[in-house]
Amino acid sequence: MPGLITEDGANGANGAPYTNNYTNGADTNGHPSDQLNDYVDGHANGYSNGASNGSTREVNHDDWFIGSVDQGTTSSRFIIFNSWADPVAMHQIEFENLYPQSGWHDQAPYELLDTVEECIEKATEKFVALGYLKSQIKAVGITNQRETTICWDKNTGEPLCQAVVWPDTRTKDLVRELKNRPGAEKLTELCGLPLSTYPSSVKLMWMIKHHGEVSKAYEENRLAFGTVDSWLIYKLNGGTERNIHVTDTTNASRTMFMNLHTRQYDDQLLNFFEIDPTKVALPKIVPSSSPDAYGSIARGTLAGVKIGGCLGDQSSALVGQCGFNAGQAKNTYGTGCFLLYNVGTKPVISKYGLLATVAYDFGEGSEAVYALEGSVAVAGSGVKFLLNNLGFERDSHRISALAESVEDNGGLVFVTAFSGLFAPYWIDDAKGTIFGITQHTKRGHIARATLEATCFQTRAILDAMERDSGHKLHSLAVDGGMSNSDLTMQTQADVSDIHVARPPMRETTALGAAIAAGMAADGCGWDSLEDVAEMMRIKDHVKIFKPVNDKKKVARMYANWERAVQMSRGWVVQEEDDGPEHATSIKQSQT
Ligand SMILES: Nc1ncnc2c1ncn2[C@@H]1O[C@H](COP(=O)(O)OP(=O)(O)O)[C@@H](O)[C@H]1O
Ligand SMILES: O=P(O)(O)OC[C@H](O)CO
Repeated sequence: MPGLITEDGANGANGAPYTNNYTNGADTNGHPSDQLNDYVDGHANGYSNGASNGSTREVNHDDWFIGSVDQGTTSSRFIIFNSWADPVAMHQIEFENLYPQSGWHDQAPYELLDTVEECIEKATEKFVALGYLKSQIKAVGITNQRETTICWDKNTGEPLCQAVVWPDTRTKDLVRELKNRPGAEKLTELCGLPLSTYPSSVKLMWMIKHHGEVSKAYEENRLAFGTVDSWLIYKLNGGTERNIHVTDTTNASRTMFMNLHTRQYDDQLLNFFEIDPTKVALPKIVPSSSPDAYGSIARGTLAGVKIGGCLGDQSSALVGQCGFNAGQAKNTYGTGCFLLYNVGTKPVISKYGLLATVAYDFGEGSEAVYALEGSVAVAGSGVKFLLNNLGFERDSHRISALAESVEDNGGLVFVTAFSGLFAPYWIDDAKGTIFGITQHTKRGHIARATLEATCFQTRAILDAMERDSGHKLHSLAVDGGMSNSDLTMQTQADVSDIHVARPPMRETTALGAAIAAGMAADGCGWDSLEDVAEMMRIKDHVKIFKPVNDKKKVARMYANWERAVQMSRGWVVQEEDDGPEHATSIKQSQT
């Protein structure tokens, strides 16, 4: 068969490593996607795409592959992995995030689906162009931004309003009211999450109360609720035709409707949030890897291919990093930043502001594994804010270069509390605040302070994790778009006094879902997590960032950060934001 896959990249045919795999990656403002640059960087860092080191490989039609949909907050992508967990073809599309009012964050449900379907088509075309056969793709996995809430009509399969995205804070007054209700104090023990604007429960409750079409569908028993995984799986299966309405345990653990111990919906939780399950169809909770629960792709180039696995994106990254043992942790720097620490097969309820969540649950024959999680609402979205709102630069990687153009933060601290502050602070009355501006302040200082904000929050999470678990982490596996910034990773190592380990292949989120799907598919060698871990052990080229900074300087910087956090409290007052209380309609976003 035609074509050789070279170690230089996926693309021996034109000799341009990876670039052909990223041809359409365009930012919303028309610039080449960051990921194009990121991936080429990753390659230059020593990542090799082949099955073994230093050789060329012939296309072999006995090889098997797994596809993975990664539907993130900033972009959708589809990556096809070979049996060595190396990506061989990929397509990524950035889509529009909508901010119709201060504190509101919407996405169009069909844009999420359409970009996913287009990525599947284009990546598969690239795969076939390399000489492979579509039939070599044995299964597809799904991973997704979590908590984002979608309502649709179960009779028609049509969305009823825009998706309310996870960092949205329109529910803050509702949350304040709920905190005073009897039973509020028991919620975290039951479901692992603190009551805040973050989970799906308050988003759904708000949509039922304030969006006419959702309320009407609820009263008429036509309402279907889902997070992004459920919406995509339902639609990829053809919607009402097969009516596959499911979610995996990891995604369900982010709704506040699921009991963390039984991993099923809990009436106490549903009652607390006034959700009557006879009026709204909730997705069935199924294991993250399953040969039959997720159906198959109904149309398009991969019609008939089984969907074998599904994981919320942060769980997926933990699996992709092979964090299978209690005590292992990973931190993913995407739109937000999420540190997951594997605590084993019993959930640990945090006393210090972290979340308890399902790490992964591979169903029959294996126990569910839990994690402590530290969630930071703003990471890469702070970088995007500098690009899109302040016009600092054109591409994310340039923000890192801009930050490097100054020696330090020049006395600036940027509390990037665009959605209040999440873990471990849970401050809902803060908004983004920059302290320390003088005539000396340059754009470089603001860029640097933006990157540092994520590192400081990660440090606060690591401190909380140490207190909850009694163990100090010495090494942190990282991934996600913002982990491409060497400056950020070095700052993280310095600020947290920890070794930061960055793998050359940073598509670990997509890889996790591919592993879940591969384990459910016939004819694949990934039969167990041990097999996968063994295969990954032989890979190398992890880049380690070691702490080098002067400890006194770090202590001063961190003390300033903590002072700034305290000073950012209380900006939001109840009467503020008395804007119109209705979710954005689909029509509004189409005009
Ligand atoms: N070199 C870089 N320096 C800083 N931020 C970056 C860099 N490359 C990408 N990012 C940021 O990473 C985010 C995208 O990361 P990704 O993991 O794809 O996110 P998501 O899964 O949330 O869609 C964007 O917000 C982007 O601004
Ligand atoms: O889009 P990401 O990668 O920042 O992930 C979003 C999280 O799943 C939200 O909980």
